[in-house]
Amino acid sequence: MDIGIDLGTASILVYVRGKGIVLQEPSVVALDKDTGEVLAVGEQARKMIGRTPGNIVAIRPLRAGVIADYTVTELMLKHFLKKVIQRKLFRPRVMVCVPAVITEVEKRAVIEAATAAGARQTFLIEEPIAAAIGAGLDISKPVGSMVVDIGGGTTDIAVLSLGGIVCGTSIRVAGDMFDEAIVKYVKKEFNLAIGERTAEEVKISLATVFPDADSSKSLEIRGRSLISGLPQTVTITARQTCEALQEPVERIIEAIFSVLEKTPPELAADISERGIVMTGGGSLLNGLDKLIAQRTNMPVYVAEDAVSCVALGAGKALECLDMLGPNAVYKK
Ligand SMILES: Nc1ncnc2c1ncn2[C@@H]1O[C@H](COP(=O)(O)OP(=O)(O)OP(=O)(O)O)[C@@H](O)[C@H]1O
Repeated sequence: MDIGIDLGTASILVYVRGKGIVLQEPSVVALDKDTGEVLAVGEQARKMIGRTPGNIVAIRPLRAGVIADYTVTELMLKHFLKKVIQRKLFRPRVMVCVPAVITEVEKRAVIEAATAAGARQTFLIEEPIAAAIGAGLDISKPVGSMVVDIGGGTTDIAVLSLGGIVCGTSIRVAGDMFDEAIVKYVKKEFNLAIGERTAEEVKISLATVFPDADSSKSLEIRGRSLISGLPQTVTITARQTCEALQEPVERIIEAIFSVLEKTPPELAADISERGIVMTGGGSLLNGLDKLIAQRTNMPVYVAEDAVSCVALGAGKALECLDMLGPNAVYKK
């Protein structure tokens, strides 16, 4: 049994070889502040965010692409792994995809949590490598591929060849920042305060960053008027969301250019021919692929299973460990 885990800022996904994605839950843990006891994990804990009495806290232990609270991360990982492994005769090998910025102590905490939950062997893999494998790219050859993985907290951009990362960058601009940009825009434009969940809904069901014939579509949103303090409904159009999202989207495009500038010429030629592959939930933002293609003048593809790519790739990496470069995988 081989298991791949995407330990993400927004959600945690578990892939089991032969079964596919068996678990997808928000990375949230609810704790009793006084006793430290875990009260709920995942979806159940997410529902408690912003709605807990004084002694209960709902925590997102991974924030902005880093492990903000590694004790809670450890508890959460253990909880989900136990759920998947339960009563199995054979202890699995586990590959965990961790945030780009992670310390040695955190690496050990993740490995220990997986071992305590029943893993026979635990490995850690870098996000862009797992994303590329999950997207079906053959990164073992001396040919350049470019992956742009836009998650909740971070965007990881990397050029890969011969099973490793040749150059890349990680910026803290991704899905969460898109939501924040919509919150700010609505506040400025309509004097309306909306929550992050409403902003996310606007982003997923209406927003576009490449206006076309559909941009006159609109959506009614509810919030609290900053003038009267009372609930109020306003209508936002897709064209307005494009304006709202301009700043974070430009930062992602700038980061892509900065990596392309560092890319050795031979690999750059491969990428311009093979194109850029986008993965992660953030890559589903309407029009983002078209905008990046227009700006870079290169073909851009969104991976088939953009959201589950990383977990899938982490699991598959266990099948091709010998094809990965020396620094691609970390093992205690
Ligand atoms: N259809 C969609 N359109 C736009 N954004 C989307 C869509 N579906 C999901 N998202 C966004 O994708 C983000 C989550 O992506 P993903 O699950 O890949 O992140 P993660 O792996 O948990 O985060 P990270 O890689 O930063 O640790 C959220 O911000 C979510 O709002």
